[in-house]
Order: sequence, then C-alpha cells, then structure tokens
Amino acid sequence: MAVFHHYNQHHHHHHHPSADLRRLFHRLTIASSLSILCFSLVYLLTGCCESELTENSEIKSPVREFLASGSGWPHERNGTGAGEGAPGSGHPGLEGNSSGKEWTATRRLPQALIIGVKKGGTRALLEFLRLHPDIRALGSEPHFFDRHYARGLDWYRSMMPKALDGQIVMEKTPRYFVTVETPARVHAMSRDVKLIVVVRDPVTRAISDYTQIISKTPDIPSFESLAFKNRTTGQIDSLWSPLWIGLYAQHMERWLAWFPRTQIHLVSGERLISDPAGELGKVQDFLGLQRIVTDKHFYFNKTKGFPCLKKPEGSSKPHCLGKTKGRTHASIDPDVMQKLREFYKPHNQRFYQMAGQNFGWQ
Ligand SMILES: Nc1ncnc2c1ncn2[C@@H]1O[C@H](COP(=O)(O)OS(=O)(=O)O)[C@@H](OP(=O)(O)O)[C@H]1O
Repeated sequence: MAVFHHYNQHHHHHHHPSADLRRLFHRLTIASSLSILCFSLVYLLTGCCESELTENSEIKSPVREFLASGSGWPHERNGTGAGEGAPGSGHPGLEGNSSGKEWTATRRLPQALIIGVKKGGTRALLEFLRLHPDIRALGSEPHFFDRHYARGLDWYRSMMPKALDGQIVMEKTPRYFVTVETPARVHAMSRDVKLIVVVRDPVTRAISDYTQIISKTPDIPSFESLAFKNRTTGQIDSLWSPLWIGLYAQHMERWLAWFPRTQIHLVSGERLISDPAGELGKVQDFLGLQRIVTDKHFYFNKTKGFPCLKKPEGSSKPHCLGKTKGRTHASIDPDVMQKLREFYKPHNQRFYQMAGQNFGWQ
C-alpha cells in the first residue's frame, strides 16, 4: 500500500497535471454513464420482479417453502447478485436463487378442482393442500361453472393465482358436484382435469348444512319439519336441498358420464378429521405430487376438537379453521336420525359400489 502511494506521487510529478486531469475526467464520465446504464437496467429488472410479487403476495410462500425443502431451483439469472436485497422483497438472500422461475409465473386455468361436497370438509382440504409448494389455490369460491359461466374462460383464468411452471392450480366450489350443467362444462374446459370430492355421512352432512342455514336465517322451520313431507307417514322430502345433496350416487353418476373413475378422487370427510395426514397423502399421490404435507404439519387442538395447522401458509403461528367450521350442530331427534339413515342406506350402498370403497356410514 505504502509503495503504491509513493509510486503514484512520484508518477504525478513527471506529467502535465492538466492533461492528467482531463483524462481522469474522461474516464470518470464514461464510468458514470456506464454505471447509470447498469443501474437503470437492474432497477428495471428488479422493479418488474417486485411488482409481480406484491401483486400476488401469496406467491412468496411456495417459493420460500420450495427453497426450504431443498428441491433445487435453477441458479441466478444475473450472477451479479444485484437482485439480492431487492427493495421490498422481505426475503433477503432468497431472490437471487429464486428469480429464475418467478418470470414464468402466469395465470392458468385449474388442473384440479375440489368439486364437493358442501359441508364435507372442503375448506380444510384446500387449506391443507395449500401447504404444498407445488400447489397454487384460489382462496375464495369462484362459482364459475355453476353461476358465472357466461363470463367466459378468460374471466375464470383471470381469477386464478399466478403459478410457476410445474405448479398445480386449483380452486374449490362445493356446489359443482350437485349442479347438473357442471360436468359437461368442466369437460369442455379440460378433459384431463383432476377432480376431488370430499364425502361425509349424508345424515351428518345434512345437519351440518341445516346448522349453517339456521345460523343465517334463524326463523326457518325445524329440521324435522323440512326433512319430512309428512311426519306421520315418515315420507322424506328428498328434494329438500340438505337431503338432496347427500344422494351422492346420483350426482356421481352424472360426473362419470363425462370423466373416467380414475380421474375422480374421493376423500373421506371423517378420515380428514381423524387422520388428516393419511388422507392428504392419498390426495398428493392422486395429484402426482411428492408427499410434502405430512403429520408434521398437524396437531390436534383439544379445545376446537379438530386438527389444526402448526404453521399455515405465510405464518408462523398455529392456526385452526374459523368458527363456522366444526361448530356444534342443531340437536336432532334420534328417531328422525334413524329414519334418515334408513332412507340413505340404499343410496350409500350404490355409492360404495361406484366408489369401490366402503365409507362406513351406518
Ligand atoms: N380440521 C378441521 N377443522 C374444522 N372443520 C373441519 C376440519 N376438517 C374437517 N372439517 C369439517 O368441515 C366441515 C365444513 O365443510 P366445508 O368446508 O366443506 O363447508 S362448506 O361447504 O365450504 O361450507 C365442518 O363441518 P361442521 O362440523 O358441521 O362445522 C367440519 O366438520
């Protein structure tokens, strides 16, 4: 260092200071224009990246978890490290590695749908699946095929979260399973779409359904008076929506007219509560995904009486589903329950046949 200093001083004395200064000024101008150019380029690039991230904040999590899982991302696009610590990124050090894929995040039509059933445990399933880094799921129910079909596929696509190549896009709308027009419409979008149905004992499901209805409209008649056409003859009103939805074989038949059985996966709503990791394992297999969501992700919350997540997406706190999930049901006369079980028996048997499995509803 000292040698250099000495040499420089010595050097200076032998040249015209003004020529030297001019040369230095020249170099400085070139260097600064170059760096301005570089900085604007970097700013442009990181700016693009950032807007994509903030627009759909959920995209951060899969990337983070993917990295954490060590599945290996392609290496930095720009080896300069300029992407690191991009403004507002919030994940210092990660952007450099992940930036290669973020560019390809696009909105795509879903490759998998949770089509039902209402009150089967569809929200729980979707929230659990969201832990998987290769799944991008819409949080709300879009009701595209049953209510908003006239808006067209472009609208539907625009509702979807952005996903990277290889990620599976999905949504859940439990009403799809029971709406007559839906199978043909889904088929028109994609004949390869994977379909998931969470099924639950139709009697419990009906009471769960009724519990929700009465919580919104407290003045409605009793469950009993709605379930029976004639209480004395015991004739059941199978067209009353809470009961009609439970005729699974009937609805399943309509789907099987459009999709092969292998393209429909049935989840037991009961096992989703008693063994969430087991059911999630089978769903991940069905979707062709690695089994990343496992028993490590769940704990049984005694107060809630249901499995909850240790760490839901984008949070470090444990999390149970909301108050409307897993609530106390309206109490129903055991005699009425028995009548309903008898009513469903042949329907359930037919459904077990179609499903190729016995769900054990008594
Ligand atoms: N982990 C966990 N936590 C809370 N609740 C759980 C869970 N797993 C399944 N379930 C059951 O999910 C039932 C609600 O089903 P859905 O989410 O399909 O309802 S909805 O159709 O979207 O309204 C809900 O029905 P109710 O018990 O009648 O409230 C629950 O029994």
